[in-house]
Amino acid sequence: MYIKAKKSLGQNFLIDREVLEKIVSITNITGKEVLEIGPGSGNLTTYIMKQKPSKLYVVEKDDDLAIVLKEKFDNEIEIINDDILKVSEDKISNQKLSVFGNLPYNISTEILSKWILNIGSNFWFENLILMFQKEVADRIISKFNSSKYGRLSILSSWKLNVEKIIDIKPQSFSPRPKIDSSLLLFTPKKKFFKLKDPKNLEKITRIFFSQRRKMLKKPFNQVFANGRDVAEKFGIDLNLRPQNLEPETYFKLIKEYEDLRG
Ligand SMILES: C[S@@+](CC[C@H](N)C(=O)[O-])C[C@H]1O[C@@H](n2cnc3c(N)ncnc32)[C@H](O)[C@@H]1O
Repeated sequence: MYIKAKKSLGQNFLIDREVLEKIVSITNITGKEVLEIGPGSGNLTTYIMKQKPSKLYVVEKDDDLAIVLKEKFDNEIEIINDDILKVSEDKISNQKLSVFGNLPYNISTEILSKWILNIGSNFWFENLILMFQKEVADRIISKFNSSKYGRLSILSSWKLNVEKIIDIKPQSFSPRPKIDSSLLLFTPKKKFFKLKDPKNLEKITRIFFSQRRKMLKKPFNQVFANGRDVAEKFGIDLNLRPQNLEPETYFKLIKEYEDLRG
């Protein structure tokens, strides 16, 4: 069946066999429950099935592709024809899932942020293998003191270990996207900083990084009534810039913000 890719849904289908094989060999999924997001016409789905997972759930928003998948895989997989942003990820299964996602670039960071902010102390997944625009992946994995370091790196490193697996060229897809992609592997951290409300992490990092070239003095005074005292307590030089503080320091500052607000 001929499938016309819909630009609005970011449909670039992976056609590179080597890359498809690589993706399913990153973790052992044999006998495990797997979730694939944005399966499209089922290219990666076929490779996942070859590994014999105990169950495969797929979430595909496109009604036409959901029909294609039903014809191709019938009852071998469970098709959830919905928008992943509307699905309660932790209700899909009561087992921990291995997740694969090759989502449109414009929603991949939104979904990652949503998942991290929603995780309580119980992770609903064993690992996430997600594709991003290379430039976004580089921001996620960047370390402090680098120009790419920012909110996404801090948020991801709060609860997850992140590792780049491969960069993928446009010619591995059909139709070809204009940009390079990267595949990242995320695994849950056993220990992470406890915060009262994850929204404060979003709020504080937004304040700091919306003025990333400014010295820390400015955001400190915006966040704290006594910015200078807080900086002194944590031994922070207010002449530094937001990119010079490591994630752990941000978590401590957010906790201080929460404690001061009671
Ligand atoms: C980049 S394509 C990847 C397709 C397939 N995984 C492959 O590699 O050949 C993105 C897929 O995500 C689907 N999609 C787009 N937005 C979605 C959403 N909000 N929820 C679920 N699926 C979505 C698209 O219809 C498309 O099938």
